Amino acid sequence: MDENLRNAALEYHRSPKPGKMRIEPTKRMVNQRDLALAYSPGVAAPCEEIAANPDKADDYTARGNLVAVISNGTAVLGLGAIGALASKPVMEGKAVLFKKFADIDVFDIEVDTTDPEKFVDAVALLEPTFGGINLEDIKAPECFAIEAALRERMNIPVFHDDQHGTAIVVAAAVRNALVLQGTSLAEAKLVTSGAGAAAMACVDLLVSMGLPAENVTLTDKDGVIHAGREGMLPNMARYARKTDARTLPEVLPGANVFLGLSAPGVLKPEWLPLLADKPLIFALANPEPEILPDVARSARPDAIIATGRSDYPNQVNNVLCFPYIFRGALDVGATTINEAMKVAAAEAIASLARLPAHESVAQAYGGRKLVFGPEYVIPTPFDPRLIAEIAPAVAKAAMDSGVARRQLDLEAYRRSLAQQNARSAQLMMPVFEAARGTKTRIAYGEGEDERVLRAIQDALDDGIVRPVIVARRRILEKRLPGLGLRFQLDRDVEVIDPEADEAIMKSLADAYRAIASRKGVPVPEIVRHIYRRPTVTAAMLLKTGHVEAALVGGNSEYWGQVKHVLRIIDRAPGAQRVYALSGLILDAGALFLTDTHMVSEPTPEQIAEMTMLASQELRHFGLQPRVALLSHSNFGSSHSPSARKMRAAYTLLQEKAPDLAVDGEMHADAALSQPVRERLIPDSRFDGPANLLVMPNLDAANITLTALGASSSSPTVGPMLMGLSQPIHVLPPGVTSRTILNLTTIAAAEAKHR
Ligand SMILES: NC(=O)C1=CN([C@@H]2O[C@H](COP(=O)(O)OP(=O)(O)OC[C@H]3O[C@@H](n4cnc5c(N)ncnc54)[C@H](OP(=O)(O)O)[C@@H]3O)[C@@H](O)[C@H]2O)C=CC1
Ligand SMILES: CC(=O)C(=O)O
Ligand SMILES: [Mg+2]
Repeated sequence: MDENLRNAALEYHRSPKPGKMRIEPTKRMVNQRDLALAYSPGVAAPCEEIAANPDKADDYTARGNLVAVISNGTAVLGLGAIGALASKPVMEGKAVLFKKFADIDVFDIEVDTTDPEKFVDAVALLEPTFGGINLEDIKAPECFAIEAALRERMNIPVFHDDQHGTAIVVAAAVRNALVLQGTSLAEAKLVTSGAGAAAMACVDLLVSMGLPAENVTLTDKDGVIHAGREGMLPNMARYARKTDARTLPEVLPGANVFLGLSAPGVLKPEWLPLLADKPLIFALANPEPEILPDVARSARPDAIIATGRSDYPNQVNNVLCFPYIFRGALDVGATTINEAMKVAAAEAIASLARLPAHESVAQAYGGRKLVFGPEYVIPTPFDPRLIAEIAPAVAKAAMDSGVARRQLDLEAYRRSLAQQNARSAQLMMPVFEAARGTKTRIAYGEGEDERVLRAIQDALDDGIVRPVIVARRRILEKRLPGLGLRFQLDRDVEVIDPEADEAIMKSLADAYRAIASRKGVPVPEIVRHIYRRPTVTAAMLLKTGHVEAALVGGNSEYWGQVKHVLRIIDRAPGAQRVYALSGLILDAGALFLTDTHMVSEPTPEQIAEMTMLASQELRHFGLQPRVALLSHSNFGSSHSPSARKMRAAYTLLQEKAPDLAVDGEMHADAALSQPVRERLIPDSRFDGPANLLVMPNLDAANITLTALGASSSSPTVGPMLMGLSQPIHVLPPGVTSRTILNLTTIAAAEAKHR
């Protein structure tokens, strides 16, 4: 590790608070009643229920979602036996990964003993606390006996991650890489460096999947594991070769797969020519691999190379497995993790790598093109689809093999996991349900944009859209193959090519001329607009009824695109202006703001109008609007013009929407905190925090949106245009594929509602 990374890692762990995690309550604890419920006397009620029926622990405690990551510090990564205390950063790290990738809560537990029996006793006694046990970084051979004893004694899943998590991921990657290299598992020859916890489990799983045991040669610190070697464990004896070879280079000739799960630098570049054609070089020791990828690549350009690290392609690491295998196991209340569940996980991981990579993954990996091939044999850890692919496969295997205490509707389960993996998805769920299967015809102005194309693939998968893209075919033909998307042009996606589709372009131009010539667009500009401004083309496709909704912009300045839209698409009947609503998904929940993009100094009437339109949008998200009219003034404390404006809007809203839970004018803290609000007025018109903040002007709304977005890195929804007669939205520059998918879904739901 270079000095910069080392210093950065130390700083990361030290500040702002030491370590990587903390515990947070999930229940309110602000007054005497909360205390009486959470603790004595109320807490006696769930205690008595659980005493009468132990299964109730899943209903009344966090146990069902709580896993122990437990180590004795005897084989910490490739750092060796550095002890229980020094292993704590790794165990905290695993805890964070469980939480981040699968929302599983973890206590990390470091047990200070190298005595397997004491260790087993300590862990077995913890069964009442946990829904599952993840054993970590315990060295071979003790790990085998420890795991076996705990599986025997405990009635919850016990899983030694370094053995089985690693084996599952390695099996998936080896299988995919062999396909690419044109070798089958049945004919592959594999040599290991390492015959410890990870290596033995990998070899056993690959053999159970079709690798002949006689094609495996194990090596460890003492060289080749050969027939007759002293001190061999029974699980190694199965692979002990009758051979005179004693060192790693002696057994490398003709090997298709090198599998390193041992120590840094043990594979020398000068040995690499010994390997078979098109080999797999999996150097998986952490943090330093058996050989560095660049070195291996120079010696063997025909190899597929993998490491355990995130800074090289093909990260083969058990993080791809443990969060999700536990998610599936916990959700069906599995009593164990069995072979069927492991094979199901391996197959799900292998299949996912063959699908086109998710756009958010491409972003996390610096825009690298991730298409199934030698540099992408396995999904990346930031792939948000992992949870929805692996956990249901594991849950199904548990149910089919009879170890599940609960049966799940697997399709509904898969959908709920897919939706949980993006926080915005939870908010989007009702809109998504409204749009799914509608196959709405939506025009996309920027049809050559990679983010648009990826969003279209996702929307097609859920039957949301029949897309019509404005794009030049010659560009698409160059760009699409590199993206690995599954849709086909003309079959799944209609293309309007301004350079080639003369008939439709001419009819759009004629229709546009009739509109634009009366809206101040100089005649010479009209033809240029329709052919050169994809926003105009897409808006005209909507105007002329070729599509039911449109999304435009995304690559240029927002208001420039809005100007084109407003020229073409009429306001809704009776609407005074067009407004924008934007949502943020904060930890505390969804928060919407208006008007974030359109009217700089709205009048009281316009504020009332935007409030009613925005409230209607919130209802489409399944939310009951709780609306705060914001100001520098609190309920009459100031008489400045802007405070009076918000008070006037409040009065209008009481007349026009008497049932709307709206209050104001008030400060933002009063809007977001009921106790603060109650100190100011006893009879607020809504309870809890507001979920719609109506701002006195554009500056306030837009600044609040961008400040909150930047400081919380919250996903955003919108901006959604309100007050138009047809569904059309303008994408801001920098928009992500996820936001385009969300706006696609919103536009499809709007088209259905009209
Ligand atoms: N990428 C991933 O997801 C994972 C990677 N790993 C990595 O694999 C390695 C082993 O972990 P694990 O199996 O848990 O540990 P173990 O202690 O159980 O096994 C280590 C194995 O490596 C062998 N070994 C150690 N040094 C050398 C050497 N210089 N030359 C050849 N063999 C050697 C040991 O041989 P002996 O018994 O003779 O000492 C033993 O067989 C670690 O680097 C770890 O980080 C582990 C799990 C997951
Ligand atoms: C990844 C992991 O678990 C290890 O290297 O030990
Ligand atoms: Mg480990």
